[in-house]
Amino acid sequence: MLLAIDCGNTNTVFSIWDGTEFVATWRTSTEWQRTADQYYVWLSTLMTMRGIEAEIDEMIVSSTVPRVVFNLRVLGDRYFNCRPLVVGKPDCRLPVTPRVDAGTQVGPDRLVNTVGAWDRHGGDLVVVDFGTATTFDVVDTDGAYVGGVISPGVNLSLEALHQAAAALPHVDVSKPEKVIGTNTVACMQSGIFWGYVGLVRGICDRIRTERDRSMRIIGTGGLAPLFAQGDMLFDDIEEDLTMHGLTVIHRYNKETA
Ligand SMILES: Nc1ncnc2c1ncn2[C@@H]1O[C@H](COP(=O)(O)OP(=O)(O)O)[C@@H](O)[C@H]1O
Ligand SMILES: CC(C)(COP(=O)(O)O)[C@@H](O)C(=O)NCCC(=O)O
Ligand SMILES: [K+]
Repeated sequence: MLLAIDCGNTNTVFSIWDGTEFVATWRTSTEWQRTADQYYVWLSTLMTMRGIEAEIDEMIVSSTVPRVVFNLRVLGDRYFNCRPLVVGKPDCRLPVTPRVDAGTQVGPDRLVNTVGAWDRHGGDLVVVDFGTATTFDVVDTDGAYVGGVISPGVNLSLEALHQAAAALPHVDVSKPEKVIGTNTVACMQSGIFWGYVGLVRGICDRIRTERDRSMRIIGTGGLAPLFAQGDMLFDDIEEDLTMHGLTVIHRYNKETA
C-alpha cells in the first residue's frame, strides 16, 4: 500500500491509500528534527490502535520544508523497504510542466493541488489553500500550474497582531456574529474573518478578470469550511485535495515508468 505524506510548514499529514480509498489519515506537527525512528513509532502505534494491518511498500512525499525530506527518505528505506517519490525532485514526473518564470521553485504543495484539482475538475481552476500561507494556484485548461498568489496565512496574521501589539491577546479564528466588534477579541476576529473573506473574493475576481474567463474556485485546507460560511467563495470544498493529488502523481509515475 501507498503511504502519502504532505508536509506543510505547520503540520504534516500521513495517509494510507489502498489503491481505491484512504484507509486512514493522521496529522502531526512539522518538525524537521524528527527522526525516521520517531515517525515509525508514532505511525505504527496509530496503525495498531486502529487495527490496520497495511503492508506499506510505496511512499510519496510533498514537502514545503526541504529539511524534513531526509528523515522521511530514511523512514522509507529503513522500515518500508522503498525509496519515496518526492514531488519537485527530478525523478518525480508531473503530468503537465508548470509554466512559470525560469528558476522558480514552485511549492510542491501547489503542484500537487494543481494535479489533484485537474484530475477531478479539468482545467480553468483556482485552488485556494488555507495553510501556513493562504495560496491561490491557477490551473490552465491543459492542467498546467501557471502561477498564482501567496498571502499570509490566517493564523499567521492573528499571531502577528498578537506579537506586535502589547494589548492584543492571542485569539482563535472564528466567524463573528457581527462585523462591528464591541470588545477587543470580537474586533480582531472580525478583522481576520471578514478581511480574509474580502481577500479571497477580491483576488479570485481579479484572477478571473485577468484571464478573462470564468473559473471554478476550489477551497482546501482546514479553514476552508469556516470561510465558506462568510460568502459564496468556493464552487467546491475538498479537504483531501492535496492527498488526492499525491495519489494521482504516484499513479502517473508508475504508469509512465
Ligand atoms: N480545522 C481547523 N480549524 C482551525 N484551525 C485549523 C484547522 N486546520 C488547520 N488549522 C490551522 O491552520 C493553520 C494551517 O494549518 P495547515 O493546513 O496544517 O498548514 P500547513 O499545511 O501549512 O502545515 C495552522 O495554524 C492550523 O493550526
Ligand atoms: C507558499 C508556501 C509557503 C505555502 O506553504 P504551506 O502554507 O502549505 O506550508 C509553499 O508553497 C512554498 O514554500 N512555496 C514556494 C514558493 C512558490 O510556491 O512560488
Ligand atoms: K498547504
